[in-house]
Amino acid sequence: MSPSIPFSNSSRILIPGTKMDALAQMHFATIDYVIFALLLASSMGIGLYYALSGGRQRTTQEFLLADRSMSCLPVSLSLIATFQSAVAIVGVPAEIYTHGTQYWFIGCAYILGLFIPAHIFIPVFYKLHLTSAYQYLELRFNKPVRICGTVTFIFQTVIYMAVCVYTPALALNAVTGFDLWGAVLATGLVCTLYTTLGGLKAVIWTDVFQTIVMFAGQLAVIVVGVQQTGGVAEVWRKVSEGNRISGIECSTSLHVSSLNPDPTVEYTFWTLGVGGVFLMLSLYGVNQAQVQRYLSAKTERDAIMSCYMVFPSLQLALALSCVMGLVMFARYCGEDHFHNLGVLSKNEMVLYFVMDMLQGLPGLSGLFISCLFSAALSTISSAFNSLATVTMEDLIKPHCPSMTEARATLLSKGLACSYGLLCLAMAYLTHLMSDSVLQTAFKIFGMVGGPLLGVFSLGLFFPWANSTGALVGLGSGLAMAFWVGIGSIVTSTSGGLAAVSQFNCTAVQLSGNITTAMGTALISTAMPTVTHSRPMGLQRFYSLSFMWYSALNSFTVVITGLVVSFLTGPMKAEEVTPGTLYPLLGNMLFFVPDKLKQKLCCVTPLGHGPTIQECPPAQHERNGQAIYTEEGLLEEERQSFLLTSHTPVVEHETAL
Ligand SMILES: O=C(O)CCCC[C@@H]1SC[C@@H]2NC(=O)N[C@@H]21
Ligand code: NA
Repeated sequence: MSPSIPFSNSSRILIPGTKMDALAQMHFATIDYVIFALLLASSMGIGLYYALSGGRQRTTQEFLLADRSMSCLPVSLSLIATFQSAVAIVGVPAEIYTHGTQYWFIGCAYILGLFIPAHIFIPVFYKLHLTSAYQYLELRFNKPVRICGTVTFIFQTVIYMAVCVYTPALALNAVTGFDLWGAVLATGLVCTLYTTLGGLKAVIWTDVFQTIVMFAGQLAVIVVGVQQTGGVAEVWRKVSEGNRISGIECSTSLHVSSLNPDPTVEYTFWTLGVGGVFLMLSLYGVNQAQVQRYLSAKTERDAIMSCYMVFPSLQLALALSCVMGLVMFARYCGEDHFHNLGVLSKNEMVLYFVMDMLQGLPGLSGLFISCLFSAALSTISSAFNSLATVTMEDLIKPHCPSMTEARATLLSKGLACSYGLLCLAMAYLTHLMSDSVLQTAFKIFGMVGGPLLGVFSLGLFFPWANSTGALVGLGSGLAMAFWVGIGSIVTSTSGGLAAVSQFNCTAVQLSGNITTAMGTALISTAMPTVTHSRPMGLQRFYSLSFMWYSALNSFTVVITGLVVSFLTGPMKAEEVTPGTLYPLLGNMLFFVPDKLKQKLCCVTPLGHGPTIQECPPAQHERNGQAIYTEEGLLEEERQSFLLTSHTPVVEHETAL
């Protein structure tokens, strides 16, 4: 079997006269550039529209929270767009191509991954009338916990943003010679502009537009791909023969059974269906970008509905990416279309497939490129806006309470702009990354999003947790995350590029050196099949699937946080700010009579600021108890409660 010729992202090794070489010479038709330019122009147009209409972005309420006036449909599409970036568009089909449809099991995680945010996180955050999710941490614990949460979020988002900017540009450059830094600059500048000009309203409405372009682009590729591969039946025959359809039990040479309980196997029903729930909670439950969208809804009901409406759209997005991977497999296997392609990194394979298929159809290539950049733009714009929000709300406003609204808004715009430029700089660094971008994104979410999920869960579900416990817990969660994350990179046990041979199209173990026309190229070996020599001890810990990082790190925070809280004097229920607890035990023991429940101290006695679920929204009592209206905790009641309970007062952008 003649070995295939690898080419890496930076130095492409093309064999003259081969398919790849021909493709790299292929340029876009004018219509393709026009469609791509239209995408950028319409995004800019939406940004300008919201800069010049409504309140003209003159207050932070409007710039950061869209005046809390959004309805559930745009919020829901914006929620999808925020965490459906080019990483998913490029990474998921490559995943399906090399491993089969295991990854599709992540769809099972969407059920609890959206139900819990809709019934636990949103009601608490919405009633507290927050602007930044990290205000919750100060209300529940203290200012240092809030600052640590904010800084952790900023760190996570800046890195994730860089991956999202670089992915489409890198893939495009590798396959079509499209100018890499031209694409990064175009994306980054357009995005920075419309986010800085139009605020959250512009970000949400461009997300709506870009989500539609995203779905259209993927659908077009699937339709053309199926048609060019000989129809649905033909595609199905090829993918079944190539055993890319992973059922529950099948275990082949290509992949292990989906029910394999081994936590070191990257994708199984357990790592995706269960580990994926924690990943979803860290994104759709406590991530500022999503929480800000819930808070921008005009009523709590709209916020909850928007979360529910994410479910079908997310399943559609997942299905489109997975089907695209299957069509890609059917297109290239058995028909030896793949000869001379060489070993593509996972990040470039999809672009090669799309450009190869669409090259005869001008306009569709432009549509797919627009789909790719829509995915990137909608994620990056959400990141800029949420970074500006938390920096303003958590790091600046508390130190300049007398800042005027105009200055605060101007500063927020300046922050959005500077985060945009920072992200371009960061994008340059990400070209060093070797993993598949999908794995990189999951590792970022697991290593940083997991501990944040842990500290919020510690606050919401455990009344005894105190600030020291929260701080030490967050620190231990991050330490655990970096220990296992760095360990896995150093021992390079988990993940890694899958080498795809061009003959029998099954991902195989390729290793050793080969000599190409330009010297010796080392083929990166490959896919993490079931390792026969099972790693032991620390090696086994480092080879934990990154899909478990969110669960591992959030549990580390909760357990450490509780131990430290009990050691340093647990909080009493009456000391906790009303509205910051979710009576998890109380609601799970719904069948236990109230008297007994209060003895179990799993719900705070009504005498001390009822927790969120016991208090009907319209209750109005002024006997010093917290008072809830439709909007949530009344400002003066909350301030007076905080003052009497010696909890620092949380700045609030406007009195209710
Ligand atoms: O697409 C990205 O930018 C990151 C990879 C996907 C992130 C998670 S996975 C579960 C959920 N489904 C999505 O489409 N995005 C999020
Ligand atoms: Na996106």
